[in-house]
Amino acid sequence: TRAMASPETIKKVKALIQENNIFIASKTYCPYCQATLKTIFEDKKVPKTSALVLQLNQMEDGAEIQEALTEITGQRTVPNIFILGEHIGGNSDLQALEASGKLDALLEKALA
Ligand SMILES: N[C@@H](CCC(=O)N[C@@H](CS)C(=O)NCC(=O)O)C(=O)O
Repeated sequence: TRAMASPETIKKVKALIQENNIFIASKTYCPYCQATLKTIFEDKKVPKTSALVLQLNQMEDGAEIQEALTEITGQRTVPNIFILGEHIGGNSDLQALEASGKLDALLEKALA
């Protein structure tokens, strides 16, 4: 069973989302995460320094951060993506944004 995230962790995660125009919670072995990171950093050429990527499976408090993200967004899976503090969703949501032609403008705004 998963423990609830502590109020401190929820506060910390919300701050990270607000402080980073692009925030991605990821796991190194997750193919959907790899697709998202390829889109953002290779296809869209977002500078690595312009985004915060948390590899939850390599962090001591990764499971608790994932639980906090679930409580904040209702989404349990990774990648869990935010742009300009707005919850985008997972990789399929990111790719849908790209397919609809709306991702470029959003990223431009996030990098401005
Ligand atoms: N439709 C989702 C699929 C994401 C997904 O299934 N991620 C898996 C890892 S590859 C996951 O988060 N599983 C639960 C977990 O790792 O806790 C997306 O496009 O992002």
